[in-house]
Amino acid sequence: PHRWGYGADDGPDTWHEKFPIANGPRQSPIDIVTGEAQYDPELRPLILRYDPSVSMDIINSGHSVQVTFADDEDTSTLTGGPITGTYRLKQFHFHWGSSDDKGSEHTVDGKLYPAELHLVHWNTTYPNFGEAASKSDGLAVVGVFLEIGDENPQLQKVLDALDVIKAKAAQTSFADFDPTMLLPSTLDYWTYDGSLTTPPLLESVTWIVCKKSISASSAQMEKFRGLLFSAEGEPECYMADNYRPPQPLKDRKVRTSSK
Ligand SMILES: C[C@H](CNC(=O)c1ccc(S(N)(=O)=O)cc1)Cn1ccc2ccccc21
Ligand SMILES: [Zn+2]
Repeated sequence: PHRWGYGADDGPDTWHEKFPIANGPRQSPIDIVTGEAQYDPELRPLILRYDPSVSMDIINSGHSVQVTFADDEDTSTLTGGPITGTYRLKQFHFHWGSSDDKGSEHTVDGKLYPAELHLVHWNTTYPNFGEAASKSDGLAVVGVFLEIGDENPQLQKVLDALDVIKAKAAQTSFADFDPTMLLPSTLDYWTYDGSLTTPPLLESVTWIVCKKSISASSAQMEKFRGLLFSAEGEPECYMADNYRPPQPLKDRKVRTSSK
């Protein structure tokens, strides 16, 4: 299994050694240059229908904190937006910084946000996530920026679970969580063809980045930083700066759902 991370000797600048697609034509994240995003009247509103009953557990993956969903039926789905067909929610997770001035993967006109939420969906024309993950239209990830502001009570439910999953591979049940509560009030978005932002960096993601952000207090951001990259019994390494920097846009256009 490929060991990768965000440190000096296993971080984003080294990933191309084991994952040459790191220098591919549709890598993510990117810097979104708002003045160059093209309004596309054919883009439809995002339809996110999430059912809290299928949230399962919360895991310290060693790279992020992830909430997983049962995805054997169309209970939590993404439709509309730039995609055709139905995509099923599999998990959501976050990327954040060691301080509030960085942490997001996508940037907007060069601005970094303190964190970014990713809601990961797979195209149900394929039998499962693993199959979809290798297809050019297999995945759709909705990205939501976190900005420092009022305490976010919905986010707090996720943060309250972190104490028991401090180390890598720790997990605990996390039922009845409705990710709708983590979405911004309006779902205007930018969209472009990209990739997973972590190895294996598969170029199978339709990215849908929300223009509006959600809030988190500085104290809440600090809670993310109490997690560990390291497993039980290993030297403690705090989880922060788990973000890949923006990649070359190459021959791609960013479209926007609103003028
Ligand atoms: C690719 C998969 C591991 N990676 C991801 O699932 C993933 C998802 C989203 C992002 S991001 N940051 O771009 O939103 C990055 C990585 C491994 N894997 C391969 C087959 C497979 C089957 C079931 C579960 C996991 C499986
Ligand atoms: Zn992510």
